[in-house]
Amino acid sequence: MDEESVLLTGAKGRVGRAILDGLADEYDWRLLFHNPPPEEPDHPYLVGDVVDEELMAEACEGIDTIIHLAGDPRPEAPWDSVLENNIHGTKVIMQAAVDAGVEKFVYASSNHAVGHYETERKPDLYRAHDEFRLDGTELPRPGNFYGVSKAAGETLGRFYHDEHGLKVCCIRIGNLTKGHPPIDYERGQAMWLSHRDCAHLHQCAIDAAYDYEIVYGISDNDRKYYSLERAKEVLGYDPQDNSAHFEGEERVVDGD
Ligand SMILES: NC(=O)C1=CN([C@@H]2O[C@H](COP(=O)(O)OP(=O)(O)OC[C@H]3O[C@@H](n4cnc5c(N)ncnc54)[C@H](O)[C@@H]3O)[C@@H](O)[C@H]2O)C=CC1
Ligand SMILES: O=C1O[C@H](COP(=O)(O)O)[C@@H](O)[C@H](O)[C@H]1O
Repeated sequence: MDEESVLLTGAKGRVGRAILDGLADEYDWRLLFHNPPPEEPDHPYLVGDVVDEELMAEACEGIDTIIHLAGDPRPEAPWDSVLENNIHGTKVIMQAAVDAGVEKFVYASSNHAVGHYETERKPDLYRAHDEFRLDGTELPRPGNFYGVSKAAGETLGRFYHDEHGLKVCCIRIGNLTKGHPPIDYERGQAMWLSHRDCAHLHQCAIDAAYDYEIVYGISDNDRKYYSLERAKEVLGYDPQDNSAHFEGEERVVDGD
């Protein structure tokens, strides 16, 4: 059987590198970079913007699954930027996916799509004793325009699934850092996603069968306010890391 072909947008970013570090040999990758890469990549690639309809048509040709990471990831990003890069960009690539007959679409959503569930519960919900959990069935409550754009991407996914049959998995990613959870940041520790769990979760989303899903993307942290049940049940996610294992350590976090 042919290897699964996977288009990865935002391939040069933090999440993209975590995925490729873990899964470089697992799939037939095609990468999308916003700007020309400084070194020749190990996989075929295109350069350009996700809002470019012609380029997205070319990028999606012959692809089985798309992991869509490209966008403005800044929680403080202004409306104009998230409208263009995140909302319009996601619409353009989802339409191109449907036109090209792509089967699955894995969408990088965010904790910021549900940020305001924290407002009346913090800081207790960041602590291990607290049993409050979001499970992906709740309505979005974005805490900023960036979160609004991520919720909009989830809704676009719902539309392209219901209207066109695209299989969509939205992963509300927590806080990805390399090697070590954020230090002195309870919220970041509660939603830490290690690099290896990030790669594994995306592998699950490429391989599993589903229709439309919203799951949380964090490691199996003692501190948590996101349920991992849906990711485990539907995708077979089996996280290996836990921010509690680093408590008391004084190691320096890799900025990535
Ligand atoms: N890093 C994290 O902890 C989290 C990330 N996410 C989401 O994951 C995705 C990736 O985030 P990171 O890797 O952290 O960000 P990043 O900024 O490191 O990578 C994003 C990449 O997308 C590219 N890009 C931006 N706009 C583009 C456009 N219009 N067309 C083509 N490429 C474009 C950028 O050049 C960059 O290489 C984003 O959608 C972000 O919202 C969500 C939650 C947490
Ligand atoms: O969606 C995202 O969330 C993470 C974590 O948010 P923060 O407000 O706790 O820093 C953020 O680091 C990342 O840039 C963003 O895309």
